[in-house]
Amino acid sequence: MSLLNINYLNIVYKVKGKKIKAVKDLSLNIESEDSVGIVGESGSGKSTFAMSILSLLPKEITEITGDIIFDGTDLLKIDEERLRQIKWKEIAYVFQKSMNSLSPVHKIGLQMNDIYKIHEANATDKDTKERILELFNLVNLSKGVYNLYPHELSGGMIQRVSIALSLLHYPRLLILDEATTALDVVTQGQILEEIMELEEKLKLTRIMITHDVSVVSLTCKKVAVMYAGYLLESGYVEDVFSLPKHPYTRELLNSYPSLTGERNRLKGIPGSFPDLSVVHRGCIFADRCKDSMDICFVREPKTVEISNDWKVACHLVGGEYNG
Ligand SMILES: Nc1ncnc2c1ncn2[C@@H]1O[C@H](COP(=O)(O)OP(=O)(O)OP(=O)(O)O)[C@@H](O)[C@H]1O
Repeated sequence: MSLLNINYLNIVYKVKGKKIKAVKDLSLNIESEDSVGIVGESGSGKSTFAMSILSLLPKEITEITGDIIFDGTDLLKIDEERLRQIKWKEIAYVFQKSMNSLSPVHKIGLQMNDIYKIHEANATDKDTKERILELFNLVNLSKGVYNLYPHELSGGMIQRVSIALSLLHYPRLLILDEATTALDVVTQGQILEEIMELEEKLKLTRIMITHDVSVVSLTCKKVAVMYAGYLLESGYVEDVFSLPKHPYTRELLNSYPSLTGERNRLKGIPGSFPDLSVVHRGCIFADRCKDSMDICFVREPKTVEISNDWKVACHLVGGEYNG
């Protein structure tokens, strides 16, 4: 069942007289209980896309068109009050630095208690504490954390608290935006394992924003590859990562250490990232693409579904250039 359906999403930042096209004609369907990794280089629009789902972008400077349909409701067309009901309760967002939003001078438990009561005003202190401790248990935090201040926690504990916080109201959709990126590899691995277990238990749907393809490969069912605002390839991880169709996906995978432990030399992608405030013709990746043809510089490729949910926007796999 489709939980989140995004159609022709366009997001423009208007700054200093320029229009930065951060997301361009993005369409993506996320099924209930999917785990979808959104990958791409820095500046590809991953966070802009994810933040638009909960209207977290600065309104004064953003222009958004398209549909973001969550369980039948277009999130771009609802009022503040309806959005407030959906935040935390239906959709929760964990940032890399989520804890920055917590006060340094109050204990973790007390702050979580207050956040819980925003949506559950009638909950007793006892019930609320029980719920918080139950979540601590799920994310492998000891009960003692309830009485600690944020500065008394390690980076891993802080992200565990953030995840516990995001689950307070049993949301259906969890968005993790580089939520484990700053952690050491061991702690990151542990937290990702915990998240996957939680997902099973709580029937969660997860969107995972990351620049790390290995994190997607290890923890997600599906992947969406973004470049300069465009969704270039999406589908099941086992398809896209074993036989990538888009030259950019291939470059992205090549630029990471082999997931199977083979020692490949790390390579950057030649060429430079496009200026998103300039109008482009043709495929956005054409300048850097080893396989580009004349048509790529002239016409924007259509997105083609090549098999079960596997979609690619590239002239090499679409229309008359079917290869
Ligand atoms: N508040 C903002 N004002 C103006 N431009 C912005 C703003 N936020 C993002 N951008 C621009 O939008 C584009 C997409 O940025 P975004 O942060 O969404 O990419 P990203 O893929 O999440 O990158 P990163 O991994 O570095 O966070 C970039 O060109 C960025 O400079």
